[in-house]
Amino acid sequence: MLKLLKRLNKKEWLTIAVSVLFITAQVGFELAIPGYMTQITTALETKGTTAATILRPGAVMLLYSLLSMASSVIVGYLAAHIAAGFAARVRGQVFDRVMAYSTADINRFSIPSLLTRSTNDITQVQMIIAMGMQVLIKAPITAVWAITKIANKGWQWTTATGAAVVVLVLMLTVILTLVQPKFKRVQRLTDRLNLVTRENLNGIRVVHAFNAEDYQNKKFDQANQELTGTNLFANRVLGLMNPGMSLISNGLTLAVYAIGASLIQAASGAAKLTLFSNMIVFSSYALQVIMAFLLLSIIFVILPRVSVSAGRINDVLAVTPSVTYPSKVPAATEPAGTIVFDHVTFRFAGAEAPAITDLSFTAHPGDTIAFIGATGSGKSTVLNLLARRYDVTGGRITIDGVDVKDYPEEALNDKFGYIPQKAVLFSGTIRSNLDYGTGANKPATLADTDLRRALRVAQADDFTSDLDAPVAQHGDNFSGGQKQRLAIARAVARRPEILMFDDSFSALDYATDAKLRQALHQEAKGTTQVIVAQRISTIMDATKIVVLDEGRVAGIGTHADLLAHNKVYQEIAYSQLSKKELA
Ligand SMILES: Nc1ncnc2c1ncn2[C@@H]1O[C@H](COP(=O)(O)OP(=O)(O)OP(=O)(O)O)[C@@H](O)[C@H]1O
Repeated sequence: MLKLLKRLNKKEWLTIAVSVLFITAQVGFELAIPGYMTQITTALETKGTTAATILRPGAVMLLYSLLSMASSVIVGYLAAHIAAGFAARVRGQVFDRVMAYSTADINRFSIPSLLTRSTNDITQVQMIIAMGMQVLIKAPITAVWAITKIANKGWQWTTATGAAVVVLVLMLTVILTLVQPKFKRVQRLTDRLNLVTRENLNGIRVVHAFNAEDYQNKKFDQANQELTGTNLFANRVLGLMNPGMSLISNGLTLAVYAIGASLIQAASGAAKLTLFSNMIVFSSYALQVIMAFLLLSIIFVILPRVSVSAGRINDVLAVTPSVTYPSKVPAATEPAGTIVFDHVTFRFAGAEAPAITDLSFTAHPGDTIAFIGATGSGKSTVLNLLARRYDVTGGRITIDGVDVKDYPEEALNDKFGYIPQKAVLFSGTIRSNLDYGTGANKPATLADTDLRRALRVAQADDFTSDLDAPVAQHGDNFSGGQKQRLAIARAVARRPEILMFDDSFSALDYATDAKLRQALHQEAKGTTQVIVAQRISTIMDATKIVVLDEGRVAGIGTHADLLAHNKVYQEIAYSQLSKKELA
């Protein structure tokens, strides 16, 4: 928690200092009130007292109450201001840091956990700052101040108050010991509930199609029940706190009056009156002490939970992205669009075997280099390595003669037009989806003619007559093939050096697939194309085909070479097309 609070800026520390002044004033006003109560009680017991005598201390009491209330309102306002501002800033920092994460860093936390951390966890911290400022500072000031006020009013009463505090501390210790470990679990279970809910909503169509509602409900129920059970336990135990506190404070009041009664009985004359007013004052201050401990205890109940949250936020902020980028744009030493994989090996963190082993190939500008192989053979991984979503564990990848590790992030991404396996569209319009982001060869705003050209190449012009037609979230108002063609158009519109197709043609019918490749061949002549595909027909015309088998190269060559000499390629080819079609 303290580590996170180091992120408070100077202005916020200054505001906290001002709040401490107001809190001290508030406590001072509150603690001055019982003194005037003594004056009133003494006056009431004194013969000849008029209403005017009582009115003055009464008016001061009222004024102090109002001043105390005003201080409290000001502190509340300042606390809310700091808490909300700080939370917004930390949320921004978490967002920025996560944006800088590599894919491997994101996998370390999981997306649902990152979501909980940047929402729920930050809200917890915000709450404790808002409350803590009012309580954590106020309670010790009140307790110490009130104790000094009652210290010399009678040892019997002081002993009773001390005993009440001991009982209170014991009660709080037991409660906190029981509750603390549960709070850690609550955060983990909230992550889990998030994960199950997200998975369920993302796959809702499959859930319905397979009549799997009961199965999903059970999964959700289990996560929900676990969270509810843990929360219930913690809150039931916490529920003991209020009655416990009432018992202690009422018991103390009773003890103060009982002790007072016996002392007054034993005293004589004017001493009776002094004892009586001391008793009234003492019971007010003693209650203030108990209340201060109560307020502190509330913070101590919340603190463990919030420190878990603060730890989780710190974990996100502490990660140095595993892929870091230099800031200087290097000079190319080869023509734009040249790709070299030089004995590249890559192993996922924690994986037993490498996903890619000793892969070497060269692609020249305008080449089409294709990857084919069984599922899981490492085709998508090659694209991820090229785009530096992961760093190679052996060998080197260069683009235009420069190691991918030597490019600044934007400069590297500007080289690519990437079409993922599953098309990703954003809510907006066709135009906003095509004219997306920046690119080395992309103007800030694409003209309609550029957009139309990209749509024509991507064979998407038949369903996009209106460039400002809406696109729903995830592009859900388009078919799978239409979405894929829009994603291709978006990449083409950037006029990149390198186009990367990650199995992007599989959602298209054979005829559209062929027309699209033909259009690409004509319109993107100088562009290097890297294609991952399942269908032989998609890659037959490639300059070079790399056949992958469990991450290793099983063959490299043209379609004709591989068909003549490569067993793995032959197997794939003959399983898809006839000898006549393949010729
Ligand atoms: N994030 C990851 N963590 C660990 N292993 C992974 C991860 N992603 C992929 N792998 C493993 O790496 C290997 C290669 O995966 P990759 O996605 O590159 O295969 P692919 O050839 O593109 O498969 P497909 O044709 O099914 O898309 C697989 O064995 C897969 O299990």
